Amino acid sequence: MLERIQKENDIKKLNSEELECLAGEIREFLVEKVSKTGGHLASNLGVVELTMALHLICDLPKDKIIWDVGHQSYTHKLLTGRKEGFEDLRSYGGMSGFPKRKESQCDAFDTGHSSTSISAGLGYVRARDLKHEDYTVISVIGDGSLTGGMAYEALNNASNLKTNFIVVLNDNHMSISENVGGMSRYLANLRTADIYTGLKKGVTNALQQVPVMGDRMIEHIRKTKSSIKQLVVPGMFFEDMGITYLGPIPGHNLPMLCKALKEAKKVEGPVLLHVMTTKGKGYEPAETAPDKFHGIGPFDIESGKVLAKKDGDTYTDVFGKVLCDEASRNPDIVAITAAMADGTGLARFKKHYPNRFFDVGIAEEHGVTFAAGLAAGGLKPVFAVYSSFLQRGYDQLIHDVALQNLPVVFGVDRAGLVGSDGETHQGIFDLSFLSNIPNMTVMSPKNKWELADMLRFALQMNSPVAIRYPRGKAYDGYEGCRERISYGKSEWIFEGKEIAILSVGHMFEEAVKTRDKLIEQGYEPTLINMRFIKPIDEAMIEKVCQTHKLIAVIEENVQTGACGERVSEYVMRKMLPSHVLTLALPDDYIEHGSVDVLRKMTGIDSESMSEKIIETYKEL
Ligand SMILES: Cc1ncc(C[n+]2csc(CCOP(=O)(O)OP(=O)(O)O)c2C)c(N)n1
Ligand SMILES: CC(=O)[C@@H](O)[C@H](O)COP(=O)(O)O
Ligand SMILES: [Mg+2]
Repeated sequence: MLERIQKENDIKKLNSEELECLAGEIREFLVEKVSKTGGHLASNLGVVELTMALHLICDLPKDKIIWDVGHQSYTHKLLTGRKEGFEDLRSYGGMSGFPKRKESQCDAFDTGHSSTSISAGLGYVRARDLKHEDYTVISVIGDGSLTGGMAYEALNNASNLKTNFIVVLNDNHMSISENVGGMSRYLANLRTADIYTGLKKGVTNALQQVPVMGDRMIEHIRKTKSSIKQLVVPGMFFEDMGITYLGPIPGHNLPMLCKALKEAKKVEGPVLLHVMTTKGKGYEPAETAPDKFHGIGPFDIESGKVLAKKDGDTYTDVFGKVLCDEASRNPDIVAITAAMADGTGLARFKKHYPNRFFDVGIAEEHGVTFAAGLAAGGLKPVFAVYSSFLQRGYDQLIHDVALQNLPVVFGVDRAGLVGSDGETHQGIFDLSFLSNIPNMTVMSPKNKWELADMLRFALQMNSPVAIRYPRGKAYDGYEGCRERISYGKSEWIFEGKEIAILSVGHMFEEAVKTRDKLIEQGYEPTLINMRFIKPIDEAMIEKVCQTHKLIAVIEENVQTGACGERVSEYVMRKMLPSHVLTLALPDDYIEHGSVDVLRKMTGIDSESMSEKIIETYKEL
C-alpha cells in the first residue's frame, strides 16, 4: 500500500481494507527506518491512524495541519511523498525530524518546542477569515504539550471565535515520561467517565430514532453547545471556556476518527476533539517502554535494545550524581524539571528525594518563576533545563530571578550544538542571553571534573548562577587540571607566547586539538580555560594582552553577544594592544546533523580553527 502513496491525498484512493493494511505497513516502515537512523519512534507509532484520518478528511496543502512539537509528524511526512527522506532522517542535508515549511508545502508551520500549535492555528484561522479564504485548520497537540502555558493562552484567545477551528488533543497520558498535573488528571477522568460516555451514546442513539426531528435536535445540541454531557460531567473545562468538546474517541479506530473529524469540521467555532491513543502502538518494546522509545538512537528491532554501547558518563549524568550527593548534605536543595527528568539527569534525584523534586510539566517559564519563589522561601532550587527550552523563560529569568538576585542554580543542559534535532533544539544562544542579565553568573566547565566542581561552587553562591554544558559524553581529559574554582577567575592550562587560545566550556577538547595543530606548525600557543563567561576575567585579559599578539576565543554559541565579543569589547574599551579573533557560530540557525559535521560546516572544528588562527596571525 505504501508504494501507492506517492504524494499528498493519494491515501484517499485506498479502500477501507487497504487502509487497514496501510496502517500496518506504516508502522513496520517506521520501526525499520528509525531502528537505523534513530528518532522519535513511540510518539509516531501512536498517531498512525490519527494522521491517516486527518489526511483522509483534509485536502492538502490547502488545509493546514499544525503538529505540536512536531516530533510525531513522521506518518504525515510519509503520506506527503517523503518516504525516501527516511533514509537519511535527521542527518546533515537529510530530512528533518520535525515539520519544516521549506521541506514541504504540506508542512503548515515549523515546530520543535511544545505548546505552540494552538496559537499558530488560531493565527491561521484569523488570517483565513480576514482574507475570506476557505480552508480547514487543525492543530494537533499532545496531552504533555497541553501542560504548557501557551496552549491555555491560545485556548483562551480562541474561545470567542465564530468560525471553525479544530484542536485535536492526542491523549496518550504520556509526556516524554508519565504526564503530570491537574489537566492530566482531568483528562484521565474524562477518559474513564463511563457513565457520561454511556449516557451520551444512549441519548444520541435515542435521538437518532426520532424521525427528522432527532437529527435536527442533535445538530442543535452541537451548534448551541448545550450538550447533554454538561448535565452529567462536572467542570466541563473546555465547554465552559466556549470550546466545543468532542470525545473521547478511540484513536486507533480509523472510521471513528474520520467520523469524529467530519463532525468537528461542522462546528462553527473552536472545537476540541479528544482522541485517546497508545504511545508506541504496534511495536511491543515501545508500547512497554514508551519513555525509552520517545527519542531513541539506532536499536535492534528484535530485542528493542539500543545498539550504541555507553562509554562513560555524560555531562548530564555527572550533574545528576553530584546534585544528589550535595542534596544528601543540604536539605535545602530542591530540584526542578520541566517534563525532562530523564533528559536532565534528575531521575536519580526524584528517586532519592521525591519530596524535594518538582516536575512542573512542559512549562519552563513557570519553572523559572517557581524556582524564584522557592529561593525567596529560603530553599536552594536547582532548575535543570535544556538550553533551547530555557529561551521560554527569558522574562522570568530577568524579572523574577535576577532582578531580586535570588539564588537559583540553572543547570543549562544541551548547551551548544545538539545534533540531529536541528534548528529548534540547538542550544546556541544561552551564552548571549544569559550574559546580558545583571546579577547573573555564567560558568561553563571544560570537563566532567570541572562540572562537579562548578555545581558545588554554584550551590554555595547567594545569587543566580547558570552552568552550561552540552549533550553527550563528558570529556574526561585533563583530570589533573583541577585548580580550585575562584569567582570570576579563569584557569591557565599552558603558558606559551604570541597566540593565546581562550576556550569556553566544553569546546576545551576542540581547543586542545587546535593547540596541538598549531604546535605542529611551529607555534607555541597559550591555552586558557575561561571558566566564567560572566563576569569575564578582566585581569587575565590584561595580562594576556601584554605578551600575546592574538587572542582566539573558542565557543559553541552564536558569536553575537557571547564570550568572544565580551573579550573583544573589553580589549577595545581598554585600548589593549592585542587582536581578538572570535571562533564561534554564525548569526544563523544551524540545521540537523551530527555535531562533528556541524562543527566542520560552521568552522569551529580544530582543523578550521587552527587554519583561521594562523591566517589571522600572519596578517597582524
Ligand atoms: C518547550 C519544550 N520543552 C520541552 C520539550 C521536550 N519535549 C518534547 S516532546 C515532549 C513530550 C510531549 O508530550 P506530548 O505532547 O503528550 O506528546 P507525545 O510524545 O506523548 O506524543 C517534551 C517534554 C519541548 N519540545 N519543548
Ligand atoms: C522532541 C523533543 O523536544 C525531545 O524529545 C528532544 O528531542 C529530546 O532531546 P534529547 O535526545 O537531547 O534528550
Ligand atoms: Mg502524550
